[in-house]
Amino acid sequence: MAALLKRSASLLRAGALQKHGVLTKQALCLFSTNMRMFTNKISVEMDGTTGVAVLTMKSPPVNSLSLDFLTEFTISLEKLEMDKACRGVILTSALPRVFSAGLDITEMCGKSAEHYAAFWRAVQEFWLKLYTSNMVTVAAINGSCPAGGCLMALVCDYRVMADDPKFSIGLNETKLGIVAPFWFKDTMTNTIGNRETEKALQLGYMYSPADALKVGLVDQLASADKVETVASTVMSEWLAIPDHARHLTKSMMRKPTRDRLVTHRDADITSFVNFVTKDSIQKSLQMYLESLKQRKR
Ligand SMILES: CC/C=C\C/C=C\C/C=C\CCC/C=C/C(=O)SCCNC(=O)CCNC(=O)[C@H](O)C(C)(C)COP(=O)(O)OP(=O)(O)OC[C@H]1O[C@@H](n2cnc3c(N)ncnc32)[C@H](O)[C@@H]1OP(=O)(O)O
Repeated sequence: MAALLKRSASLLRAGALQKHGVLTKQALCLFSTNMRMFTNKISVEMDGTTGVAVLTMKSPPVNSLSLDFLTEFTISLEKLEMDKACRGVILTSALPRVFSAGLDITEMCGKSAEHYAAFWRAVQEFWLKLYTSNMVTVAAINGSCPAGGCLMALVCDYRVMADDPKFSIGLNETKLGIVAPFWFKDTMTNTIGNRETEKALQLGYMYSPADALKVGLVDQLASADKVETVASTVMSEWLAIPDHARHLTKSMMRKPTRDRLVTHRDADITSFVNFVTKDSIQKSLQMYLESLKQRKR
């Protein structure tokens, strides 16, 4: 600690950590310590020197986004958001081969309407918090990433994906007999454009890493063992920009999409509940879950 304070003091004297006579957030980071947070499904490690947190999903077998997972994720993100020392977060997975399998299908099967409404509100909250985060968000996609997993990556500021043809990424909802809601669609359109999204969504297309790079669904590929290192390098480039200017720009870009969901939030929940409670949709989801289980046999 003494060494850290000494280093900060000498940097301050040299003016390296001041802008217009005001301490930068970077300077304040030097005074903060490393921080670790663990929940059942998520671990967060914050490096007080760089101001970068790594949020690792660790919910076997596939990091599916259950109600519990979404709640833990959103709380962890809120804590980082409130920590003035934290300027960026890298999302990654502790599981081999899977980043996230998307929404937990068991949350959408055989439950009450009240449960579906609570689940969908949690999905919306998760999207809103991540989409509007003040922090720089980088997805280090070290495995497959269908549907809600892809959505999570898409709301980040930058995506680095493992260059392994066994992995794939996309919004595959139609393949389950369900429909990506308008804000999933908006998020994808904002990233890869209208025509590519129209094809991708109708076909429930899962892109290989190389194809995902080609259409701009991910920003960069890296060998599987380097994904997090590359994500850290990208993060430092983004953190070289003054926070307030970067963040105001991000808000300006994202506000219309965010506002659309906020305005229609309750209607969107009603629409989800009406949709998912249909017998035909329940049947499709049950069959899909069963097919996942059968694949192993
Ligand atoms: C006009 C509009 C009108 C209305 C619209 C209104 C509202 C919209 C309505 C609905 C919108 C819903 C949006 C949904 C979004 C989603 O995210 S749905 C989830 C989609 N996810 C998937 O399709 C992924 C399926 N999984 C896989 O492909 C693979 O599991 C994997 C590639 C991720 C990993 O492969 P493996 O490592 O080989 O693992 P296994 O396949 O053996 O799986 C292990 C284990 O996990 C279970 N599982 C897998 N995925 C899920 C999941 N998403 N949810 C729950 N459980 C999952 C799988 O069954 C295995 O279970 P066991 O056999 O071990 O019991």
